[in-house]
Amino acid sequence: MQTLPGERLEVLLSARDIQARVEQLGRRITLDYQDKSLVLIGILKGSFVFVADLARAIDLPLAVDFMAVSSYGHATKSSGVVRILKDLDYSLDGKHVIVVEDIVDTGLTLNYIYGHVRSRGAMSVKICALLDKPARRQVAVPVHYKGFEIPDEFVVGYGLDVDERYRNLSDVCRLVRS
Ligand SMILES: O=P(O)(O)OC[C@H]1O[C@H](OP(=O)(O)OP(=O)(O)O)[C@H](O)[C@@H]1O
Ligand code: HPA
Ligand SMILES: [Mg+2]
Repeated sequence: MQTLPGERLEVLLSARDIQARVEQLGRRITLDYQDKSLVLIGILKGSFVFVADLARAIDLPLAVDFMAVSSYGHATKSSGVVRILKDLDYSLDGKHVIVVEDIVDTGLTLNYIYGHVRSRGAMSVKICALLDKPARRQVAVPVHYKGFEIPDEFVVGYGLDVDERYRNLSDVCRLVRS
């Protein structure tokens, strides 16, 4: 993909590896949520690609909802302040919820969302994250379904952005700045 001057992309996880892992996660979740009323809650914007693929890898009559939050804004560092830009559309009473994230980095975003969703009356709340960057964790959050652990590098693609760019890459790439 074309980049801005001074930016380079190096593939960290190929589209093929990602698809294979998403299929595995989908099969696991299908087995774990038999006979349960499942709602996937995608955290916008970064999770939009992952939710689309994961939802289709789960063979259950699930519902999908979204929350929009932002903590990174234009930066490559979390501001530490999580703002809700869009809340849930539906009640979670009697539902089993999986919060779907593209990445857990400091953990600040998911820590906030996990508390928020758990206060909304769901029967259970689990977390599914495609990427986990444990080296940068500031608060502990449980990741019940995990795609890949990645090193401490800023990544883009498969929904992840820098300053809104590169979400449409099929691979997950390191962003290298010169
Ligand atoms: O673990 P953390 O350090 O909190 O980082 C993870 C969060 O940061 C990114 O969101 P961002 O704020 O960039 O919003 P976006 O999804 O709209 O890009 C990402 O999508 C996660 O939601
Ligand atoms: O590595 C990252 N890339 C894009 N967005 C992010 N938000 C937290 N970590 C990252
Ligand atoms: Mg972002």
